[in-house]
Amino acid sequence: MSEIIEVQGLKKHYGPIEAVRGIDFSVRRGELFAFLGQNGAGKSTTISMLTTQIAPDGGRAEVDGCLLGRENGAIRRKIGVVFQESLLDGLLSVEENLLARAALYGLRGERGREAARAAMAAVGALDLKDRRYGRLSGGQRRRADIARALVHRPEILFLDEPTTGLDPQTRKAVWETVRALQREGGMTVFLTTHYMEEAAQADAVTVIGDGAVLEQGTPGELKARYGRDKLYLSPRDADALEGVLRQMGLAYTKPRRRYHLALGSTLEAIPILERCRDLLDGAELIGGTMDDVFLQIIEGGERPC
Ligand SMILES: Nc1ncnc2c1ncn2[C@@H]1O[C@H](COP(=O)(O)OP(=O)(O)OP(=O)(O)O)[C@@H](O)[C@H]1O
Repeated sequence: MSEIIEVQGLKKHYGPIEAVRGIDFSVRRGELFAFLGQNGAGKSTTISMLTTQIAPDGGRAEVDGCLLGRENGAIRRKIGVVFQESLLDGLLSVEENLLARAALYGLRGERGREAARAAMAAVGALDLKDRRYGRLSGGQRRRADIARALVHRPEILFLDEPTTGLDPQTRKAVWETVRALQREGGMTVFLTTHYMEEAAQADAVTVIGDGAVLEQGTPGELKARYGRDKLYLSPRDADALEGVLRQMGLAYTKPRRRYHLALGSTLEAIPILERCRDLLDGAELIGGTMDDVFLQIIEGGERPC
């Protein structure tokens, strides 16, 4: 896979606030790229720069071979953007909204109708064609928003928190639509999300904090670097168990009845369970999650197990 977005030293400040402090990262063609960070980390500012909404103060970025700042018109034709707030007209039908959008790209008449139809089909929203946008549910609106971004068949789809505010079932449906666009449609998807179970499905993750890149890698690499599996032990003989854990040099916490141990890998549980077998009523092994990984990266340290 070749690189479709390359960012070097990109910067932006708003008065005294350094929103983005010279970040470097790249996105490969066809991948699902998750751009993560706490509120205020600089994600939307970065997206606004890459999508040509605001000009950077420094650095360099190329989007599908086009240089940001010099070839912004070409970049805009290659990208589709779904913002946190919708841009569709609530009084128009979904199709009318998409036709207006298509016309901006010179797609009029039958070509415009075909572009609108293809975009609605791609997000499973053909049944919403004649519905007034302002009367749609949250999940239906999100589909229409994504369809708007797809009308001109972009190479890259930028999604700024596409599933925020949706109920779990609708969130799952919208998420599956995004996955299908990437997997089956071959589209590059650049995504910000606060849902770590979504980030865990990405091909690549970049985490930023306070305008700087904190970590980069695949979800698997980040889990290996930061993830901590957890072993919970329910004691049959608490005193004896504590004695063995101390003998083995294992740190633990005991928030309630169970002993909590942080493990570097799942396999580390085996000798512990073998040694403690007769002292236990039960045990539970929990794999590290992207939530843990994310918290460790942004907190910059160990989390208690
Ligand atoms: N137009 C603006 N004027 C002044 N400050 C701004 C502006 N836009 C963003 N900021 C500030 O820049 C910093 C980065 O904001 P940004 O919106 O890029 O963060 P974010 O990671 O997208 O946050 P969220 O997850 O809440 O959307 C914050 O401190 C924010 O208050």
